[in-house]
Amino acid sequence: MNYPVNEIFETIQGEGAKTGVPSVFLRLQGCPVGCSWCDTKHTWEVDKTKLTSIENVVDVSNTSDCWADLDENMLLSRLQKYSAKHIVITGGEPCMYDLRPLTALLHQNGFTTQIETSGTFEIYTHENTYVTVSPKVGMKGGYSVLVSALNRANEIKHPVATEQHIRDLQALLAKISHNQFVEVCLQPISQKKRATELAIAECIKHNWRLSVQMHKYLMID
Ligand SMILES: C[S@@+](CC[C@H](N)C(=O)[O-])C[C@H]1O[C@@H](n2cnc3c(N)ncnc32)[C@H](O)[C@@H]1O
Ligand SMILES: Nc1nc2[nH]cc(C(=O)O)c2c(=O)[nH]1
Ligand code: SF4
Ligand SMILES: [Mg+2]
Repeated sequence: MNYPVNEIFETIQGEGAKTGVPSVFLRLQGCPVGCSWCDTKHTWEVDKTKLTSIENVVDVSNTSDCWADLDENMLLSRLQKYSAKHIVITGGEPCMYDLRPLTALLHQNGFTTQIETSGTFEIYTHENTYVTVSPKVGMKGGYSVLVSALNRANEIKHPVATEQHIRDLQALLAKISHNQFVEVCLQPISQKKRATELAIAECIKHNWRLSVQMHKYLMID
């Protein structure tokens, strides 16, 4: 199966409970959700005139909206060139695509996988994929599959800027109270001071984890 690939680069996972894990990021093109504060707006449109070759999407981390059309075998041979054995599939919204052919091949070849998703599409991935759901309450792109995504989640990484975001998260957690192993993280939106202070206080209050987008503080990809 072919995937529209915006970029592939090796770095350290900067978000969530796996912060610090050496990882290769595979960023897919396309997302209809439209978060106003999204830090990857260049991935939203899959514009057919922006189709490019693999060389232009490998080892880059920039704001280009070009993408290469690559199948799982081409991706595997490319990913095998890196040291990191943890592959983070993000976007854009990776769950617009069926991730089973790709993640199955990666697990067969000794990789671990993680996906970063908004929970607005049904999740099709390998059973051992570590699933990070970052809910987008009130955004276009909807809400309908979010509860099933949250039940599949290994980690819920909730973006926060206001008290309303905390109430939204609590309402979601009440719907999945039987998913008792899920890690809950708060991620301050855009490193804002007030958002960060709120997240610290709420993490302490509820025994949640803080996720500060470490890569932005370190100024790495
Ligand atoms: C760019 S998104 C791509 C994956 C998927 N569309 C999603 O939203 O989970 C990756 C992660 O970055 C988070 N994110 C995006 N922009 C952010 C920002 N300005 N501040 C904090 N987190 C942000 C998202 O909530 C998500 O957890
Ligand atoms: N270092 C690093 N960690 C990340 N964790 C999630 C990211 C993403 O954009 O999905 C990301 C990213 O872009 N860079
Ligand atoms: S769902 Fe993810 S990629 Fe899409 S707009 Fe929101 S943060 Fe950006
Ligand atoms: Mg990012």
